[in-house]
Amino acid sequence: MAAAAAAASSLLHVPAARRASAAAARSPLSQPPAPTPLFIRLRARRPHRLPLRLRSTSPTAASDLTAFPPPSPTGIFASDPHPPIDVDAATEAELRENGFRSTRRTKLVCTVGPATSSPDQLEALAVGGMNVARLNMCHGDREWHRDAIRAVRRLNDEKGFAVAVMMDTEGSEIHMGDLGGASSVKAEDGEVWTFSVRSFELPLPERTINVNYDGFAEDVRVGDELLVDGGMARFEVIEKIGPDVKCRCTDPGLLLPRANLTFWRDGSIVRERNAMLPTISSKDWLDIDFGIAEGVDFIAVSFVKSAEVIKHLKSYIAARGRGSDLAVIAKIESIDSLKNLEEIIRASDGAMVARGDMGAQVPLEQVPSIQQKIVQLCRQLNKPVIVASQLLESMIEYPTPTRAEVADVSEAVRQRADALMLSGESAMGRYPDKALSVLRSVSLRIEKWWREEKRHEALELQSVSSSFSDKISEEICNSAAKMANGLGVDAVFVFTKTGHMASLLSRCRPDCPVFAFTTSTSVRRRLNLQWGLIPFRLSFSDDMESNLNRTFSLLKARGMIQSGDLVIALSDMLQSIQVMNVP
Ligand SMILES: Nc1ncnc2c1ncn2[C@@H]1O[C@H](COP(=O)(O)OP(=O)(O)O)[C@@H](O)[C@H]1O
Ligand SMILES: C=C(OP(=O)(O)O)C(=O)O
Ligand SMILES: [K+]
Ligand SMILES: [Mg+2]
Repeated sequence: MAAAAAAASSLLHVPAARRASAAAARSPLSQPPAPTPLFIRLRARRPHRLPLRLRSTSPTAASDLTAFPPPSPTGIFASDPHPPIDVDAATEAELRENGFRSTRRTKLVCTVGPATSSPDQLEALAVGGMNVARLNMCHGDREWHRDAIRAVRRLNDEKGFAVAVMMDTEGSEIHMGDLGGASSVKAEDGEVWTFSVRSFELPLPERTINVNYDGFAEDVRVGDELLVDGGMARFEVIEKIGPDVKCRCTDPGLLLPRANLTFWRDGSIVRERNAMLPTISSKDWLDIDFGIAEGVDFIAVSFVKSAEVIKHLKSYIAARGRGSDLAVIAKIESIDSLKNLEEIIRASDGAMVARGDMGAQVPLEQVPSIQQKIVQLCRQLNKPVIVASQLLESMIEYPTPTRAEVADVSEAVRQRADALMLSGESAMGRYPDKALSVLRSVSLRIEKWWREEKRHEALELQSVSSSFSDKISEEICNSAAKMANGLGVDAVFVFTKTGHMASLLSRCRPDCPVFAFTTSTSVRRRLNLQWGLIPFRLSFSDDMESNLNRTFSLLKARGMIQSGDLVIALSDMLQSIQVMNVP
């Protein structure tokens, strides 16, 4: 089946002798690179590009939400424990499927939950284009998460995927308990419910909800409004009896386990002592230790209020030796995070527009403009950004999205967010694979439309570099992206040890994909979150000519490029832009 082919494909091995002779025969350059610090070599210029030679799908197939087939990785060679080049099996299949100029640029994050935690279900998501698997520490215990993380790792090791793992902290906002095991309970209009900080024996007394925050009964007042999940159900506080708060249901709705609770007074959200709760709770610190030990790639911090907490977490991670390969993502979902937005994003390695809780804290009609602002700011500051929550909410239950949901996904793609995220759709929905395939096909279609119409908004990018050498890298990337668009090249190749040059290129959102070659598997997984990057693991030297020749022959052997393709090549090691036809 597809999985076996994927494994074979990702482990393709070109014998060393053949590699060497192929490289020698095709070597476009026998001179060592010029020693000047900055130069541009225009190697060959093709006057006009023909449409791509890899098999490409018809536009109608790509726009058909349900008919678009999952990529079927096609591999050939037997396994090798140390393959010379690694690329994610699903990414490679998508490159073949769409042709590489039209391959998907927007990355996809899937929350793994009960509907998707088995090895087969995870594999189906990976084949379907999941770039990052998210684990929400609000739910499930550590054993459960450990099994899920290890299953993703096994999938990567055995089947040639490069799915990154993101751990999302619970945070210390107020939420309900887990309803004594019930999957949901219905609150009807006028019913009186008890919200209590007491712990109860199971089964829970009728119409009783446990609340996780000890100060709850003291903080709320009679007359306050209590919103479950930002308004999925609504109550009015009518009486306080010690630790118990009696509330009358004013908007009936379904209560889900661990649903978020906010309380409102005179039309504003109440920030009392609950505002003093730490962003990272003691349980979160234990989860973070667990995530570090399990080797997760990203930690997403819920309800960030200030840059300090991000800096603190980053130094904690660095002290544990994971500073360079564990990225911290700030979830922007509270009023406090909006007040300190730029500072928070500067301190983080990326951000998430967490629209679920954000929509419970700011008026809903403000969420779209806040989303656009965060997406643009992240691009300015060169940080990857994820748009999250309710993108395809109806697909938790139905096999096809609403037209409004498709428009919402399109808007996030049009804004050129790095990544889109599924939550309940993939964690506990009935159609996780279909939801993922909708994200994939809508991304492809909208990206293509915007390229064809040349409608991308020109975003004037300000300098983000502090040192002079970083500034040179940044200018090189800006120029390379501009040249790539002007010359209509097929791809930009970047050889990058830390991934930084690759992200500077991604930031420019060029018309062609960026093939990012890096020596480390963890950098490769992290680049999976960034717009337009196709990360490869490859060991390379400081000699660009030999790197290029070797890369060309490996990719040609794999059928991923052809003689005559026009590429621009850059590297961390050499401050140059080379434009060349693949020999
Ligand atoms: N690890 C898990 N174990 C059990 N259920 C989960 C898990 N992860 C997610 N879910 C379910 O999927 C729903 C949607 O996920 P998500 O949006 O991440 O959480 P939340 O609803 O708490 O914001 C959750 O409400 C929960 O019902
Ligand atoms: C992504 C979000 O966070 P969580 O699902 O953890 O509440 C959100 O609130 O949109
Ligand atoms: K969370
Ligand atoms: Mg949230």
